[in-house]
Amino acid sequence: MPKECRRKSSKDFGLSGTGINEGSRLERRTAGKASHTCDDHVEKAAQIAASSATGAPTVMDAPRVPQVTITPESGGSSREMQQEDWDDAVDGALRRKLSNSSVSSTGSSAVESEDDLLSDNESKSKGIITLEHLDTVESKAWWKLKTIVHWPFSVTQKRKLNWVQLAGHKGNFKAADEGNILKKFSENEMLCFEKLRDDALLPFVPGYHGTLEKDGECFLHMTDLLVNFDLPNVMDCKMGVRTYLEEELVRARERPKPREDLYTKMMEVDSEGPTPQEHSQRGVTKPRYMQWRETISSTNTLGFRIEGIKKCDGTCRTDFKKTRSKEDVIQVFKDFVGGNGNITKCYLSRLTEIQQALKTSQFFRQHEVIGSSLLFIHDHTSKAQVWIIDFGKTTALPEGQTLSHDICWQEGNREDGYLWGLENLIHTLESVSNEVTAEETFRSVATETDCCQTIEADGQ
Ligand SMILES: Nc1ncnc2c1ncn2[C@@H]1O[C@H](COP(=O)(O)OP(=O)(O)OP(=O)(O)O)[C@@H](O)[C@H]1O
Ligand SMILES: O=P(O)(O)O[C@@H]1[C@H](O)[C@H](O)[C@@H](OP(=O)(O)O)[C@H](OP(=O)(O)O)[C@H]1O
Repeated sequence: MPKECRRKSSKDFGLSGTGINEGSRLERRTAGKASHTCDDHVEKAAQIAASSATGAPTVMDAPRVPQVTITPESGGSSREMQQEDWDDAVDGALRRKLSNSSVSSTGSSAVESEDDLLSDNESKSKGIITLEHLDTVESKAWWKLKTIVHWPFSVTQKRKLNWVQLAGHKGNFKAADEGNILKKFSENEMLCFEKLRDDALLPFVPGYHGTLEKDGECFLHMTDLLVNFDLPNVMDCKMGVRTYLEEELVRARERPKPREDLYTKMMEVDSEGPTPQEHSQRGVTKPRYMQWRETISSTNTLGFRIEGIKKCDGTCRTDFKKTRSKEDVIQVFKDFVGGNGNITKCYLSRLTEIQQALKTSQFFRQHEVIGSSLLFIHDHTSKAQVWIIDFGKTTALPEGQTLSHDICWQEGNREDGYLWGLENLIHTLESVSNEVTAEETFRSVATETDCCQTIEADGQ
């Protein structure tokens, strides 16, 4: 089963009346048994916002965990929306007509453990993909929408958008109206975006335009960060020293579920990776695989790792699993910026801004940030930006608890090493900048020398 099947969607969201504070285990067990739609999610987010405004606790009492999702592998079929599918706008927000397609039959699987939900290699996205881009029919109405809307597009207006997805799994993204994309709904991520609305990190995360339902499937509607670039170069760096939640570790200990797909992925990289026991069972548990990934890459040693790169010439690489040493990472970055000192400096200054914002961010203090990436984008105009993306596994801490993000992780302290990783990332780019500047200086001196020699030669 592909990874997108682990994301909780409107189709299988087993929300009970007590809402967000309930344990994930219960949510998993009830997954798919109730008919909940985007409205429910949005309502919950509104409750959080309201409780925040009244000073009531805004974060969950218990640690939040990755959510389980059962969705169709295809990501849901689309149909042409009719005007009558729309409900009237009330106070600027649209009420959604209850759809008969809000619950998927695939959403009714009884899910006991995250490790039951296997993904496979084929489901992993590997770069440039074509998203269906749909222009709005009712663009005016569209822009008024703040929270939940019906799909306001006509199939007849389809056009293709070449887009790059450097990490994650196939089918997680769809094109939306111009300049925006849709990402499969996850509760964690929605809650994060809602909380980020009032946070110091807001300028560094993609614009979030609420949830959107299409054919009973729920999506997060956000800005496409690539839109203002001309043939962008893109790099995804996964941040932190740990890429799995403590909860996943506990669960794997309680109910170890060796996964053959992870064993196969491990074997593809290193046939000596699996232990004799893992070889004999032809299976590896998720945390064990994730820890192994962290060890062979720079996650453990530098607090970040390169996941993928797409260059403006159309080439795309996601084979960085063993890119581990500082020197190798510097080399990859240098190649990514094409030896361009200006772009490197732009990236450095943006990273420093992000670092400052993280240090003042209340959201950051109160969340364990796992699996989030920094997305680097630049083009030939020397425009260069860095964005914080992917909050699918970013989890609120219990009320009153905070993290420092730059101390060692020990099971139980939930530290993620994000700031330490960022510090190392900044050092990496500083090294790139120094090397690039030295090379530029060398080149200009060499050119001057050449000129002098030419002049001397001419003068003779
Ligand atoms: N707002 C955005 N604008 C442009 N590209 C994006 C945006 N969000 C994500 N991407 C692209 O999609 C890729 C995957 O994004 P993201 O990490 O959010 O997905 P995911 O499925 O949650 O990944 P994972 O499974 O690793 O957690 C990124 O590497 C990037 O290439
Ligand atoms: O990069 P790789 O080597 O392909 O390994 C995947 C990667 O670590 C993803 O981050 C992880 O998803 P999450 O971060 O969402 O846990 C996924 O788990 P999955 O197979 O359970 O989807 C792994 O298989």
